[in-house]
This record gives sequence, C-alpha cells and structure tokens, in this order.
Amino acid sequence: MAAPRIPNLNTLRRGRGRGRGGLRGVDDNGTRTTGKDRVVQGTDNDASVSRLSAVELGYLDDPYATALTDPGNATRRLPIINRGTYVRTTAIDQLVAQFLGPYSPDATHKKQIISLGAGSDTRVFRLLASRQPSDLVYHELDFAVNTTAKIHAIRSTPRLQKALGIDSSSQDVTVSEAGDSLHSSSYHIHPLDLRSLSSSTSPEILPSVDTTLPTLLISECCLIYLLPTEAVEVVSFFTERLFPPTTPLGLILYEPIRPDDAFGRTMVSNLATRGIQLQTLHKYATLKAQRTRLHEQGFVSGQAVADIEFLWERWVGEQEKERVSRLEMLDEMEEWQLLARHYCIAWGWRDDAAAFQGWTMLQAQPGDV
Ligand SMILES: C[S@@+](CC[C@H](N)C(=O)[O-])C[C@H]1O[C@@H](n2cnc3c(N)ncnc32)[C@H](O)[C@@H]1O
Repeated sequence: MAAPRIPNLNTLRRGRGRGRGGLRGVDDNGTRTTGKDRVVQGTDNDASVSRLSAVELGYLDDPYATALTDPGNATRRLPIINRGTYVRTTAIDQLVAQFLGPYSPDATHKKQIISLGAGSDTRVFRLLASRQPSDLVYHELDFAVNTTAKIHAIRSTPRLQKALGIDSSSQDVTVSEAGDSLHSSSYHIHPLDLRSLSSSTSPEILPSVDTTLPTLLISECCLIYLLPTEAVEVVSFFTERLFPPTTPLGLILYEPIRPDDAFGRTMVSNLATRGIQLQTLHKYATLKAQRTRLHEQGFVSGQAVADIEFLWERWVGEQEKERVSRLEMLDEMEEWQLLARHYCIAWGWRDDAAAFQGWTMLQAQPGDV
C-alpha cells in the first residue's frame, strides 16, 4: 500500500475522551483479531500505566510517558510495583547503553534495535532525543491497534516528534494511509502480529530492517503471550531467516518466572481472572530454563539471567538505592522480595562480536534457584 507523507503532523490532535480503548477492533493487516488477542493488546495499557506511575513519583526520568498513556487510565501503582518498574527499566537501559556504546554520528558505527511488542514503550524517544543526528535505527513491532494509537500520539505531540528528530515540515517521515505504520530514517513502526513471522520467509515483511547492522532484539514482556512454539519461531525468524550469521545479533528478554510457588500461583490466577494467559511461563519457569532457552536459540555467548531482586541489589548503586527508597515507604520488604524474585531479565548474543562485548562487564546471577 502506498505510504503518503504526513500532511501535517500537528493537525491531528487527540480527541477528547478518545483513549487507546477507542481504537480497539481495528484489524491487523489481513489478520483476524480475536477476543484473546484484544486482551493481550490491552496489556500494553498496564505497562504504560505502570511506567507513568513510576515517572510521576520520581522513580524514572521520562518526559515522554505522559503523552503515551491515556490520562483517563492514570493510576498510582503500589510501591513494590513502582520499584519493580524502575529496576526493570533501568536494567534494560544499562544493557542497551552497553550495546550502543558512546554516541557517534559516524555512519559506520550505526546500530539497530528491534523491539517486539513495543506497545507504548518510550525507550525510543529517550534514546533518539540524545542521539541526533542518529547513530541508531529503531524498529517497533506490535499489533496494528497499538501501533495506530502510538502513531496518533506522535502526530499530536510535538515533544515526541522533536525527540525523534521529525516535525511537521519533515520530509523524512511516511505514515501509511491506515495510520498504522510509520517510517523515518531512524524510527520504524511496523503493524504486525508477530505470529505471522513464524511462516514468513520474506524479509519484505519487515521493510527497512538493515540485515547488516549490529542488532539488538528486545522482548519486554511480549513473547510470553505467544505459544511456546510460536515464541521460538519468532526468534528463529530473526536468527535463521532474516539476519545472516555474520551480523552481530543480541537478545534481551524480560519475563515473569517461578509460577509454581505460592506467589507464582497467585500471580497466574490473578491474571487468569482478567483472561490473561502467560503461555510460555511454565516452559521457561526458572533462571536456568531461560538460560537454556537463550542457548538453544543460538545466543550462546555471554548469556546471563538475573531476577529483579538481584538486579536491585547488585546493579543499583548505594546512593541511587537511597534516593529510590526515600520516594515511597515500602513497609513490606518481604513482599518486595517475593515480587522481585518472580521477574527476570535474560540476555545473550550470537557470537563474541565487539558490538556486545560490554555486556560481559555486567554482573549476572550465579547458579539458579
Ligand atoms: C505487556 S505489553 C509490553 C509493552 C512494552 N514492551 C513495554 O514493556 O512497555 C505486551 C505487548 O506485546 C504485544 N504483543 C503480544 N503479542 C503480540 C503479537 N503476537 N504480535 C504483536 N504484538 C504482540 C502486545 O500488543 C503489547 O503491546
């Protein structure tokens, strides 16, 4: 389909009361959206509300979160949830920073990030705002209903456009007629059901991905919603079909774990009452299983896994811990530890390419529980 230029990024304002929910029901390019899919698409709202809560309370410095969260949904999360959001975000930020290295406008140092199920994540804005002219190409993939909402927010928010280095007069941006895909020199939004990658052999399914650039795949609580076979096939699409073995390729996963203890069972049944099923949770239930997964999918170098409790203890400096601890009273330390042990970040890369060597300096959790 032809992708006309954005006529004027600023003319489309967000209508009153037209939240993200108002866009539900838009079908993804040719694929049927089921009730289950709608529930999965709606999990993005949970993520963005949690992000906004952590930002408003001072955990995270993120000037873009407000523009990407429906104000009608804004809610203050529990202190343990805010701390969890803080640790998960800053830990992934550290891995991403190590991958990107110091800013370099030199085109020969360009790198690429592909975020699976990016939803209304703000990382792209935070990164591109400080890396112009950009040494980074950032791709986001999600269902069309979520990409449409994000593009709508971008079109109506000059702050987001500025961060991306685009504005109303920019010649560099194209948006599809349906408003669900966006392409610019350093940012691409693809409306796509990831499951369609399982059967795809064509790189055309992801236009503008450069298969020669050192690339980092991120699944921040996304692949967990797919069937185990589908989740494997999605990653295999990138490792076996899209990127040649010569391209440095890394993977970061953020997922819940340990569903079989009392806390884990409660977590699963609470989500089930909302129709949310974490389909790969039992297959990758432990730190060890996550590590094996990385290995089996070809991320054999420097793989490491750490739960959120470990990352809070070891990756957050003492001064920063004090600052964060002062933000809100956390009376139930035990509850925090329980929650934090049930989420992990796993990362690894395909070979020992220089692009990922910084990761070896980041401490991971020894052994497994
Ligand atoms: C819990 S949200 C996380 C959003 C974002 N990664 C973050 O951390 O803020 C999960 C996201 O994955 C997306 N997702 C799940 N399954 C998907 C699929 N099969 N195809 C495309 N996106 C999917 C959902 O639509 C949703 O936006």
